[in-house]
Amino acid sequence: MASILETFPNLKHQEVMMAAGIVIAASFLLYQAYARLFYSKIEKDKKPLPKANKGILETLRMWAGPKAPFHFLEMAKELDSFIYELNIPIPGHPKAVVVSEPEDARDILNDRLTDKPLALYGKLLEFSPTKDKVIFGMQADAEWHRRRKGTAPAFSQKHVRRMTEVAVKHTEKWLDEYLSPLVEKHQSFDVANQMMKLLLKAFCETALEYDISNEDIDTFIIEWDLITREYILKSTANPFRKYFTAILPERRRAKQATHAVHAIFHKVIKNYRALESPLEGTVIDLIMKNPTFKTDDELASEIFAYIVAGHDTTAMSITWTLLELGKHPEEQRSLREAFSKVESEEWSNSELLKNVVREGMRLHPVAAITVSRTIGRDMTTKKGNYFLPKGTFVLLPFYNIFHNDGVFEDAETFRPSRWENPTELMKAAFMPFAAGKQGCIGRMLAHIVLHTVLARLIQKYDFSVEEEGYAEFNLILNSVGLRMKATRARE
Ligand code: HEM
Repeated sequence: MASILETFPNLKHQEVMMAAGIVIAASFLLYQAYARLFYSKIEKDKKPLPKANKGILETLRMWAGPKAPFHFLEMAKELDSFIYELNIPIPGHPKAVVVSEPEDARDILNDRLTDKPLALYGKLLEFSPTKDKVIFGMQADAEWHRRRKGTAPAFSQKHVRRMTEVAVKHTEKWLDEYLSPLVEKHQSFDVANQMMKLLLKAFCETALEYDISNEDIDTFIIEWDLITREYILKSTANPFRKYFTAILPERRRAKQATHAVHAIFHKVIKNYRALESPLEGTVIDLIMKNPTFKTDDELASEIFAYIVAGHDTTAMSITWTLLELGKHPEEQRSLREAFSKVESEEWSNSELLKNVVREGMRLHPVAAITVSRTIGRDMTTKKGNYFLPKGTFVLLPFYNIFHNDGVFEDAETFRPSRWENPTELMKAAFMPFAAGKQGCIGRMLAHIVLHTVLARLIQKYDFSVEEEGYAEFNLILNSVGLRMKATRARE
């Protein structure tokens, strides 16, 4: 941008912006016209996909908005089909289709030729230290494999047990030092914020052998929010923003935010190097010893992936489940009764607790519309018999899949008992950690931490909702403004 303005000093910023916009938009439209013509021949005899009735701009605005998961669900209900085509051109893909029928979504994720569409995941790379590769923004090539295989041993049973013990230690500390005084003063607390802090502290200690300061925790939470707002929400609505960082103050501020969080990742690296005898096989140990990473920025990018994927997903899942428990005191009582019959080590194995967590994650899946794929071969969906040509961009919105009344009776109701006898379709549908080769590497850890932390909170305290707040989608489904009060549970 700066160099264009230097070469043509008479041009104004807005003129350059407009010209660039026109060139890029024209290329999109040309590609789209070509793809439509090409595929219309192949699809002549196939059953047409239901089409969303929103225009390109309206679709973009909806997708980039904080309420996107709800809109995708509304669309499915309006069309009376959980598979439908979106009216939006995605570079490199003949069409964009929402697939939220459980079996088809699972088939797509499990297909070995399926991969991640960089048109969407590439956004995650933009704010990473290297700006090119981060495990969760990569396609499944040889390098991704080396990264994935390199870190996988950190999630073995032995390490997950160790990490869980630290999460329990921090939870007990939080209950004694933070919650207990609030209970005495009858004060409420911001649940999401507290859970993020708790999980970030525990994750840094166990996975990264790093004692993160409270100041860095606050910086991370504030700056990370700014980053996702600019790079995910706003840049989805307007993909041209990245070309105009110099003249967009919010974009410049978000760029500063990336520097602030990158500085934390570099502290993690420095800290590891200063350790006399680092623990073997932790996430940081395996990343630091992996020869795939050549520079500190590459190391920092991978650390970034694990910090981001590892703490707010788990923290938010706990937050959403606590909200439901706050609204259903009878479920809290049943859990406490179940815990009273077994030793504390057994609490997290309680079937009742597992069903509560499943139901919390079903109603409020954090990866609500996060997962998308490019299909690697022509396929026909089981439900509806729709043809999807190779290369189709598919959005797999878990929010739709988990809120499908055809799969989950009375889907909007929090009812943990539905998991006592789940149907095969319910089991196929429930995949909050995704599935297939690029599914969540940390799912075992997340699963155990979720259960152990929640068990400790509920065993000691009764939680009630003071302010419910609202849901906001921004990379993950966030609970914003939820305030709860706790009272000591009767023994
Ligand atoms: C409740 C907690 C969690 C949920 C719901 C969750 C969900 C997911 C989902 C849906 C994906 C697939 C994303 C996609 O394909 O677009 C994913 C990937 C990933 N998750 Fe998790 N996750 C959780 C916790 C964790 C934890 C604790 C860690 C690590 C410490 C972690 C690390 C990762 C990584 C590195 C990937 C990318 C894997 C790859 O591309 O090979 N996640 N997660």
